[in-house]
Amino acid sequence: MQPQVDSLSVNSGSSSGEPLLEFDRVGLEYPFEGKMRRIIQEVNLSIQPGEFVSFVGPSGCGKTSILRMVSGLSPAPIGEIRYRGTPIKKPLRNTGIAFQNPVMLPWRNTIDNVMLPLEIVDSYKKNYRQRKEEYVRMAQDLLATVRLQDFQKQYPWQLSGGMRQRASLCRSLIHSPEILLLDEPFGALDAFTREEMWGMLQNLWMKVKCVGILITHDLREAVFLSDTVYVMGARPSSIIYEVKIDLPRPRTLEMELSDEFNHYFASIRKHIQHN
Ligand SMILES: Nc1ncnc2c1ncn2[C@@H]1O[C@H](COP(=O)(O)OP(=O)(O)OP(=O)(O)O)[C@@H](O)[C@H]1O
Repeated sequence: MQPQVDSLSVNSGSSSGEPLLEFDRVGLEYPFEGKMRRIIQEVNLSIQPGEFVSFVGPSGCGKTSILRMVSGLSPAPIGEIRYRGTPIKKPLRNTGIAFQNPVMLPWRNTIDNVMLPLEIVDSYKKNYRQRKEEYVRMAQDLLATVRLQDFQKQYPWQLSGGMRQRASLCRSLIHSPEILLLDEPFGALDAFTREEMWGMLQNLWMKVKCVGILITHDLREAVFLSDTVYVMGARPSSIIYEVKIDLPRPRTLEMELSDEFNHYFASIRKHIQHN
């Protein structure tokens, strides 16, 4: 099935050139009560370098599974997802991941938690000792972007849930990944903190200039952050609606009150189905 595309809008991201990711007839099924059950019927789309996209849709339609397939942790069993033209068959190296409940190492303070990937990712690890001062400055810069510059030495238990999530976003971006995977990262936060986080995530993403792929149930969050929002239908799902969000960046919370923003929200809301 071809998704309905909102043709009134123009993508603010670059839509020409080589895509970073291509979904080519991607399907998914899992065993269920002795038979295979189709979860995703077929998804076809491409994501440009630096684009921020969101997937929304009913519970169980396969949104988190999409992230797992892109990460390479569970490669697409039907069809393929290509990264720079090559099918993803094993875990991609240059990704950053943030989940709803950030896991920080309790024995490390905030800045040491943020710097953790630099001790693990090969290209940073090999120069860790020589370049440590530079790495510290990189971490401090990211922490300042999310207003945690005064909390570098605090331990995770000394931070609020929102602060831990901010630190975790910095950690997922410190190694300059090409792809940032976000699975309901703000799902556990209260509404005000959530909205504050949108702006901070936007600032981080604009700094790192990576592809962002967000899974969310919050349609306003999807509009605020995305260049493109994909709406998945009920199981077995496909993309039933796609909309380019043509709001200028950086976006502000005031924009949420605009007619344009509400038009996007309403057009997406109208297409949400139930499983
Ligand atoms: N490893 C698995 N084995 C069997 N079924 C699975 C497995 N992982 C996911 N599923 C099923 O696949 C479907 C899609 O799961 P997924 O977590 O991707 O959905 P989702 O859209 O992210 O849901 P939600 O919005 O509730 O988080 C669900 O019905 C789930 O039960």
